[in-house]
Amino acid sequence: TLNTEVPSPKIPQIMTLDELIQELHRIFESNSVNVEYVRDVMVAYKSNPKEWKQYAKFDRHRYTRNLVDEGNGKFNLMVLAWSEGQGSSIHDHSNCHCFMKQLSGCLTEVRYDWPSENEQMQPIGETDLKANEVAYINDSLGLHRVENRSHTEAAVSLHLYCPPFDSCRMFDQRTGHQTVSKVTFWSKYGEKTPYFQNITMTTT
Ligand SMILES: O=C(O)CCSS
Ligand SMILES: [Fe+2]
Repeated sequence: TLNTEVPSPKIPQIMTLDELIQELHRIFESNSVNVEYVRDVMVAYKSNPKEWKQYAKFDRHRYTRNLVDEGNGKFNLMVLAWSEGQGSSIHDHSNCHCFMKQLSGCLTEVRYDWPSENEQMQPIGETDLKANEVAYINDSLGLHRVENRSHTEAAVSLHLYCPPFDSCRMFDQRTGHQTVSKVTFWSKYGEKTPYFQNITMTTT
């Protein structure tokens, strides 16, 4: 469980992506993890494109999810690549914690409350993520969609999900209707995943 009892040791200042991953592995060795400390560590990593560009694969049709590290099964760390105008649907986070860090470009996060049946979903707030900032969400805080509204600049973000999940709920903004959909990886550890692994399951 992630809670605040665990003391926050001093944050390492200069960190490479590999050092961030090592620190996350260390943090998640224990069963109780301090959400604020995880967020501070994610903020402390200063984005260096040389370290993550191998994961930032862009697809004409939709944003891509690229697995960086499986966190000993405790978390998934992934790089998401958003071409201009690409965005996610409104979705939840399967009772997991979600940390999203802006590595390059600018993403807008639009938040929504959980809808009641057959109701148009209204945004309850939106935030532009600036370089190196980290947004945090979990289902008790609501739902969100994330989009790259720029017409001129692609965006790249670093996502930490703990525990890892392979499906989530997606919501139709007009009706509040939800479907469960598997989430897939466009690449893993810098290698494109074979096509057959990318056939997303039909929504149930
Ligand atoms: O993991 C996803 O595809 C949602 C990105 S916004 S947290
Ligand atoms: Fe999300």
